[in-house]
Amino acid sequence: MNDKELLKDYVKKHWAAYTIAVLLIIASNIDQALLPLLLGHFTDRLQQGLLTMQDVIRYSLLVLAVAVTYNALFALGQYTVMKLGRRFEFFTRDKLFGKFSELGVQYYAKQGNGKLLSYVLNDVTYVREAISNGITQTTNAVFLLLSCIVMMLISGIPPLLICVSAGPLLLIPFLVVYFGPRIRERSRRVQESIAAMTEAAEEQLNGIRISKTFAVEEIARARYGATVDGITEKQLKLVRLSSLFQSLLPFLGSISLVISLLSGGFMVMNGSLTLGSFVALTLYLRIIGGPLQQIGNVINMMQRSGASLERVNRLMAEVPDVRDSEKPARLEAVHDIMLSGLTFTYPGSSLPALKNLNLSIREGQTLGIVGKTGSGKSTLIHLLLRIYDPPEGSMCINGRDIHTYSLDSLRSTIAYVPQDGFLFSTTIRDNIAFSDRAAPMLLIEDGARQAMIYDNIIRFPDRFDTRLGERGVTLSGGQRQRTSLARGLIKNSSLLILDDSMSAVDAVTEKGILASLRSMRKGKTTLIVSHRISAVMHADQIIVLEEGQLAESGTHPELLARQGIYAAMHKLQEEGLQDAADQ
Ligand SMILES: Nc1ncnc2c1ncn2[C@@H]1O[C@H](COP(=O)(O)OP(=O)(O)OP(=O)(O)O)[C@@H](O)[C@H]1O
Repeated sequence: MNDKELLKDYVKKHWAAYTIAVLLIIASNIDQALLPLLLGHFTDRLQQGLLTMQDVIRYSLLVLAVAVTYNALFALGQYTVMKLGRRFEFFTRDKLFGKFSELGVQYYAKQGNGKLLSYVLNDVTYVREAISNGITQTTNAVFLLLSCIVMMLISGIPPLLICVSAGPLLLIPFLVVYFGPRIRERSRRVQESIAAMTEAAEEQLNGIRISKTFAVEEIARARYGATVDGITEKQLKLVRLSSLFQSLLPFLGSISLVISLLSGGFMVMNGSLTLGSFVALTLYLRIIGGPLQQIGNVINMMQRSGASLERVNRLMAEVPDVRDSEKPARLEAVHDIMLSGLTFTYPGSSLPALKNLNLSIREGQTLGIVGKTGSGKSTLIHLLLRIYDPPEGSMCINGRDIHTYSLDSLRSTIAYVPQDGFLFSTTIRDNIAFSDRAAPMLLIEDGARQAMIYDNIIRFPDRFDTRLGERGVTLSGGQRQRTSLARGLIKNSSLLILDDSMSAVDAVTEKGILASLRSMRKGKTTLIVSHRISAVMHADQIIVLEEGQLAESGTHPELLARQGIYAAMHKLQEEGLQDAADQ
């Protein structure tokens, strides 16, 4: 998508409504420009002593009618444009949110949440303002100016007098060329510092517990304060420049009024201009002051929204790192998984996280994956979910390259329970039924029982309808993990992946969960990543990763007999348990 396409698409789709709105505003401008003409006529007839009482009433009613129609037409035009603007805002935010879900983790790692939020909040608002107020004010300004010039000519004001009076207006384009890019640059800096502040605020709020426990609130406050100071300074710079620019425009209007007074007044005195035409001229020049001011506003607005539109369009044009192939197949169930010479290096990293991994996982098997921290366990899982893309041909599901399946079907078929399963600020029920909001209550309760969180939940006052998060209850680390585990279990998927998902659960509860997993997962494939031998010892096959390589594989007894890394890990953990029991 190239620059400005987002807006172009929208305007193209709603061109009829926009045309009607612009026509309404043009009609209101022509209507408004009739006022000085009427008053000019009135003055001339008054001066000539031709006015009767009835004429005065007729003129008053005419002025009233012009004012009422002007207001009605303008209000209708403005309402239509504003409504379209609000719809644009909704449409764009919706598109942006769609884009956010499409983009990969790599993009988020680079961008930061504050920046992305500022796209949705500030940038979209600036563009909306430009297309709503921009269209109303530009149409208003241009057509009011044109109508006034035409009416001035109709009123019998000599063209030379109009040219002389309107002369100072010719300076406007020069002012715009000078101020425009400068305002745009300063506005960009303000936008960037607002994004930095949002990011800092978000980080401080997310890390508030840590700040408190380390008693470093002052440091946190100072760090946030520094980002706010930056904004004020940059905003003031922007305000100074745009105020100077906006004040110069009406100043030029005033100069043109002075010129018209000098030359027009002289012409009335020597009889070459009627008093009515002179009155009309001064009134027209007063009216013109408004559109001039609007031109200033529109330019400022366009500068601001131009930068915003550029940013939004750039984001919309981002191509996700991981995406579907041309004609992706639907993955219905995972039968077997095959890794052949899988080597993977994270983008920007020099060392591979996985090296020449060969592995076959049969349907119904439980595979335990252990290894020291940083050995590549989570990387392997991320590749299976295509959070990062594995090299072509290195990873097959049901005999087909993983890239041939649609991302949606791959991720919805696999049940994945990460270590830090995020819980949303909604009810426990909605959190568990995350992948299927219509899941029956019995299934949700069953999942909670298997994850051994059921007893905790029913002790909450609203049981499964208890709200979590900011306005609800706070779960302990272990309760959070088990709720997230229940979310994975109710999918009853052909492939369940537990990525260190019981690390915060005590040993007794873990044992219970594993026992229920063994009975409910019969015939289905389960991958258990863990630091604890106790979590994988019953697996059909266990692999040990060491610096991204497959160091050992076998069953628990086989690996113990090998006296290798696994056996050493087992010994260490047994000793740890023994020490804990002795204390
Ligand atoms: N997004 C990333 N970008 C670059 N390198 C990464 C990224 N994620 C992980 N790594 C690196 O890849 C290697 C393997 O990491 P991985 O998270 O797979 O290890 P792990 O075995 O799951 O560790 P842990 O048990 O601590 O979760 C590590 O050296 C890590 O620093």
